[in-house]
Amino acid sequence: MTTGTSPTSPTSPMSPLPPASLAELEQRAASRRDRPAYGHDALISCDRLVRVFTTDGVEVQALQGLDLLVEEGELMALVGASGSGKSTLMNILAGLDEPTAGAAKVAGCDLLTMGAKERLRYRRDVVGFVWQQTARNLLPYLTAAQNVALPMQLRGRGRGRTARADALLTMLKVAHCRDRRPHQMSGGEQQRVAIAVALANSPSVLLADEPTGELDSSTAEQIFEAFRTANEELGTTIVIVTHDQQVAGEVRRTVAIRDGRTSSEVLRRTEVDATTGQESVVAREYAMLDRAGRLQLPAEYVQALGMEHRVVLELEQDHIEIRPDSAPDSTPG
Ligand SMILES: Nc1ncnc2c1ncn2[C@@H]1O[C@H](COP(=O)(O)OP(=O)(O)OP(=O)(O)O)[C@@H](O)[C@H]1O
Repeated sequence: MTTGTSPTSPTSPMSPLPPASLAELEQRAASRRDRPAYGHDALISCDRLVRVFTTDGVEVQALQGLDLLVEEGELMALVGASGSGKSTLMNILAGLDEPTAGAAKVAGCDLLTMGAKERLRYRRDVVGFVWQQTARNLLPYLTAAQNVALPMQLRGRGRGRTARADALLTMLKVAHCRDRRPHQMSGGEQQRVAIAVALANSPSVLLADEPTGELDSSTAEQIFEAFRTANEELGTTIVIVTHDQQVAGEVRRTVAIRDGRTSSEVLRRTEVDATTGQESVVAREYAMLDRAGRLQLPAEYVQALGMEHRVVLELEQDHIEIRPDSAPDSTPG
């Protein structure tokens, strides 16, 4: 990258800094030490997460230094093109896969250093999971109530299992399916029962990978409603991977993943018109600036201006300008 301002300009990011005194350096180091760690107050924190798969000697970098923070109590969506790394991230957060490098913590559990025993406890108590394939979420020979009671049984919970299973099925509006086996329920009912199963042991986080992928849009709406109920009534933090624009449009925060990194984020806020008092939801898209200062420009912006290889950056009073490099020798090599 080049900067458009002169190297000696005081506003240039490339300008040489005056040498710091030893006292200044010590002070800077001390203030860095005292600063809270990245994501210290987040429930989920992924810090420069890397996952490399090697198949037949060929390396695929599914996650390439992904940063993500999710606060306790959030209901958020993850979107991205096929192959962008969403499922890889979800599998790591679910404790089913291990990252190659970086750091990932969920509810205080370090996903890189967990031993086999801790991992088992993590999967049973800390996270709940809902898969896309309705058949993968439930045991076919158990009724809905038995499916929901099973995780509690495996955890050793004695009394109160049936009452909790009934309460969850009622909350998610599938109490009528209590004594039915999965093949006696619709796809939407199966997914709502699957959410009850995932919530059985009161997990801190509920992860769902394309939970509405096999359903029509009105059924998908009911499933989303069930997630919202779980989030509002139980306070469970929920992360949903989805292709469904309808689902993505209903959460406060949608994070997009591109090429194994978080690239942009849409935040929706309710705003009240000062004159009419009318409420409306305003959505705004932000690009993500990672901890190393890297920014992914939207592909359509880059293509529209024919940007390639390098761009000109200029630091202005309150913004940074990015322009195509128009110098004649701009193409390397
Ligand atoms: N077990 C694996 N072995 C080798 N490569 C893998 C493996 N799992 C994922 N990948 C590769 O990692 C990249 C990210 O895959 P991932 O499944 O995470 O993407 P995704 O965003 O979930 O895609 P989709 O929406 O199609 O499910 C892809 O290039 C994929 O081929």
